[in-house]
Amino acid sequence: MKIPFTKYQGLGNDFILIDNRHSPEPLITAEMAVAMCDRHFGIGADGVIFALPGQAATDYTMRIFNSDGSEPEMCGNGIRCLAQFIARLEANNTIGRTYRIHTLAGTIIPRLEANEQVTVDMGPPQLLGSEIPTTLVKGSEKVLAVPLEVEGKDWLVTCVSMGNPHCVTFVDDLASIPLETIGPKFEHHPVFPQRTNVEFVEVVAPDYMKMRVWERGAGITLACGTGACAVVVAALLTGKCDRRCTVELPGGCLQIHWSDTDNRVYMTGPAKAVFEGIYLV
Ligand SMILES: N[C@@H](CCC[C@H](N)C(=O)O)C(=O)O
Repeated sequence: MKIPFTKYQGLGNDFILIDNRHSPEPLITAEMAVAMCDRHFGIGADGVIFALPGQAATDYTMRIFNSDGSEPEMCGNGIRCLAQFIARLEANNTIGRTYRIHTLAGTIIPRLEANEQVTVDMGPPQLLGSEIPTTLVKGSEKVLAVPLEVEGKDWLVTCVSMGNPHCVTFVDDLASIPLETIGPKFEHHPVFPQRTNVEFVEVVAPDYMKMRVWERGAGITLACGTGACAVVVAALLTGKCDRRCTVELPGGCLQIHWSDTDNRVYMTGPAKAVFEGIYLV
């Protein structure tokens, strides 16, 4: 079996994009996605993304497998890559073009900008315990600076769902966080029944934050778009930042705006094709 693909990256969060427009089912299984994502024995990526036919009055459907084979609801950097991929497949990259994309987190709308930038209407954040989901608080309560014990220490966490779960912790010294060891402890903590993405954040100024991320199903990555959105929501809710904020990740910066007029979060950042190839199964 030969599988044509295009490799994309958004701030170093990298994905294998597959043209799946002919079928509503992904061309490959979760197990094959794990093999393709392997950085030594495969193509190497943080996930595999499929451009499927639209449903429920959308133009396309996005599905994604993390590098461990699990299927998340949404991916912020990935949907910017998908928008560029669709523009390439349709041979139409008109600036200002929007696509309605069906995802497991609802309809998400990316818009092509100049210079390989994409702005995405990421929808409203979800804040209740039952929506994250987490058992840290009652289902009808928000999780704002709630203590969570990990490795013998109480961390004050704020949880936000951008369709997928995020657990955000503000720290004084980002560089000192042992992400590799504590990231998985947060991800698999029993209070998160569907596991969680984990963000550590240092507030530099009300309009500038630095973050590092441990992703559910992928581990340490260079960037996480849904994570950057969740961080701005968490920071605003706890009085730490403005509605418009630059979020600096190891792979570069995202511009995030949580609008007070429509309660939706808007994310702008780059997405770039890197190479094309054929994967041999
Ligand atoms: N890197 C992504 C998020 C991908 C999904 C995540 N690992 C999960 O399981 O929720 C992003 O840019 O948002």
